[in-house]
Amino acid sequence: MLRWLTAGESHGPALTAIVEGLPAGVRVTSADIAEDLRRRRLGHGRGARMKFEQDEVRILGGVRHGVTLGGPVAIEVGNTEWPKWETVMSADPVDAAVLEAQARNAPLSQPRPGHADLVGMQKYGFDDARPVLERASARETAARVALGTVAKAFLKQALGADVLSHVIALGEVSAPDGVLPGPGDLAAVDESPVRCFDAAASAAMVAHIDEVKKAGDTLGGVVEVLAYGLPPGLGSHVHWDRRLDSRLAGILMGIQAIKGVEVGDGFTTARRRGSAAHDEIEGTGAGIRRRTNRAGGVEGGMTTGEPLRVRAAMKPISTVPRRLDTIDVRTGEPAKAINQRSDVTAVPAAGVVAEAMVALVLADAALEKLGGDSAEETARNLRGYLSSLTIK
Ligand SMILES: Cc1cc2nc3c(=O)[nH]c(=O)nc-3n(C[C@H](O)[C@H](O)[C@H](O)COP(=O)(O)O)c2cc1C
Ligand SMILES: C=C(O[C@@H]1CC(C(=O)O)=C[C@@H](OP(=O)(O)O)[C@H]1O)C(=O)O
Repeated sequence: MLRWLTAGESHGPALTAIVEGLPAGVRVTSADIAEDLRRRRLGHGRGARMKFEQDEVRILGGVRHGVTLGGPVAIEVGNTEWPKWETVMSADPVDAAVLEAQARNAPLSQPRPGHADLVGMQKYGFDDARPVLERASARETAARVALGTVAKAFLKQALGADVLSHVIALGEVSAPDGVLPGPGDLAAVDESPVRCFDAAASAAMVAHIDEVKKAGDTLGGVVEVLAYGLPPGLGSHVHWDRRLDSRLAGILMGIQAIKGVEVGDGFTTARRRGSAAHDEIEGTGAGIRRRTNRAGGVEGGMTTGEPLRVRAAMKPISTVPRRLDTIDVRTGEPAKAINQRSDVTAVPAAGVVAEAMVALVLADAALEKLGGDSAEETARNLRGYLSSLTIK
């Protein structure tokens, strides 16, 4: 079983991530992690912070000379902005007068609509949103992407599987359906300023972001994660919490601002007739195959061996520059939500995060099916499983 955790606040000294349960022998370096973190920072429409905040990666355990040891892998992602936040975010007590002066300058008693602020203050008993927003912030996704790099390395090495993502809708602009990037197209996707594989849609998305930014507004969109090279039979039909689709939906909904998940054609399938909704099976010289992949590579909660295809819908960024109405919880008076700096959209980044989350679920499901204390043992077990399949 794979377990993973993250810790750390948006403006704290660092984020920490741990994954436990990965086999030994997975080749991964801090440069690999830094590259995925770089991909997560990019995207037209990202705000000021992404221009100056650097992600300082340090592997703190579980890897030696670029190879996992089989123990927990611990990764630190340092916030380079920390010196500016040392007082506000100090773990140890600081002078109350200093804090009061800071609170007068930047009151956070006005919860921002669309954020965790208001309900977090109610639930945890704060009259200030700082203790809530620091952990609710999607800065935390940097830690998850770092873990995803390790999971992707394992999937590639042990299964020969590739996980990638692309943006299929940004606000009102959608990419044409059905043109999917393949395993070799990730660099081409990353070259688009919005991580959209279709050049015309990419250009239209950039223009849309610029126009909405001028109007003081924000955008959401839809990302799709694809996984190629998975064997049939990851996940299981036997119990709801072992179904791969259930696990994928849960992990994707766990990303900040994700409000919907589709597996395969998802909501479109619901509007089709059965005769046009399923994937008919045929025998070919090369073995059994499905004529279509409307199911997105999952049937009965298990991978079918077809490419996996899952989508996640992200709501528009909550901090809207044309400030939304709120109240000041200390006075009860109406107020306008603060907007110091923010992303106009972070859909391209959310794709990189979704890719990491899917990779962790797939690595977990692969280890459940195949086991292995080393990546080589997992690969060997996969070869044994595939060669023993009587229905091929
Ligand atoms: C990669 C990424 C970057 C984000 N950047 C911002 C941002 O700059 N400003 C903002 O208001 N929300 C941002 N968000 C979204 C908020 O974190 C999110 O709306 C908030 O947590 C509330 O959403 P929830 O109700 O789904 O938790 C971002 C989300 C992601 C995934
Ligand atoms: C720092 C990151 O994203 C942040 C996520 C975020 C939010 O409210 O979720 C708000 C912004 O931070 P700040 O409030 O400090 O300007 C984003 O920059 C990151 O993705 O690394």
